[in-house]
Amino acid sequence: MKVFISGNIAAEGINELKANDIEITQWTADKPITAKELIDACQQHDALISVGRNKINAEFLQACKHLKVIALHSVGYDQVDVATAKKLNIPIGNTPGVLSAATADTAFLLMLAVSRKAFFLHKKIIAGDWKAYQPTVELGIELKGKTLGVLGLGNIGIEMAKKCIALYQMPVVYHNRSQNPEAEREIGAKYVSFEELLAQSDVLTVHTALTPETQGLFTLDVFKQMKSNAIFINTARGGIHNETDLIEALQQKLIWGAGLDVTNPEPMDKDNPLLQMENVAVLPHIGSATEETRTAMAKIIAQNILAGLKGEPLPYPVD
Ligand SMILES: NC(=O)c1ccc[n+]([C@@H]2O[C@H](COP(=O)([O-])OP(=O)(O)OC[C@H]3O[C@@H](n4cnc5c(N)ncnc54)[C@H](O)[C@@H]3O)[C@@H](O)[C@H]2O)c1
Ligand SMILES: O=C(O)[C@H](O)CO
Repeated sequence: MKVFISGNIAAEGINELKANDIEITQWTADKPITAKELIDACQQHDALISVGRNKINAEFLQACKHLKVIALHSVGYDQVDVATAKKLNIPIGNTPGVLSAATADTAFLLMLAVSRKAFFLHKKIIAGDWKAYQPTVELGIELKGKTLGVLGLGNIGIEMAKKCIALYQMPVVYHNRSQNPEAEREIGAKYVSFEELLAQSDVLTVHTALTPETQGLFTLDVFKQMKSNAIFINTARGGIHNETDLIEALQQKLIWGAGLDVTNPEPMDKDNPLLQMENVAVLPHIGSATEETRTAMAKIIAQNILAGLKGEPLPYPVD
């Protein structure tokens, strides 16, 4: 059996596949594979490990309907036409759970960095602009006791809420497609409407999937409904906020600051005004990028591939 990997994954996953006599071909160029190159490669293979934002759309799936399994190197699957994959009986696997703690750490890091203007002040030091100590400048805001609003209280949202409760005793409100009574019991989160989430959150952290309902959800009109001291955090997908509107909301001081691990497009242009703003922190989509998490993801991917190649149900299927 032959597996194509459209990037690189942790050695533990590759070793597991090799130990099962799987032949592996990897995309090693330092530019992303094109749609045509991906189809050409997959036509020579039995399975795909999709690294990054390969579009697993109807065109790709029709051209590669012989694939026995596609294993995503992500929990998010907004890049996949799941309905067509189902119709063509191509199982899709993802990596839920194992990346929740690392991604929530990234959301927490961004929240703290924004609240103390850390990235902006770091840049000032590098630029030789460290001014003498002054008690009234470069002031941040404190998080203790502030209200955390979670949009999408799933695996990562719950991890983020737990950290904020443990460190800052933050009361948690959340909005979801449906209520999560178990999480409500576990962390004492209160379910509110989307409008209430906007009105009550001092920190609003986004952890939903990118779907037609969440695409472009955060517009200027939505930012206007948030508190003027609010921090907006997005580690989910850049497509969930409208970047032009976010810039305007920050310029007009409709909200206090923003922390982004995801942007639209990615990579973000180096001249993006967000990168010059003092209450903004941007990271290059490193949510799950720790040694431990990437190893765990690679192991799950190997399990999904091995099951799919045997025609067995995937242990971690996208449903
Ligand atoms: N920055 C990164 O590197 C990184 C890493 C992992 C995941 N992510 C993103 O985070 C997302 C969440 O991951 P997860 O593991 O917590 O997923 P999850 O499925 O456990 O949680 C998602 C939650 O969002 C809710 N939801 C879905 N649509 C909604 C809507 N329209 N309105 C309100 N709530 C809605 C779901 O009910 C669920 O509770 C992923 O889909 C992915 O896009 C990013
Ligand atoms: O969804 C995920 O797991 C991350 O965003 C990596 O793509």
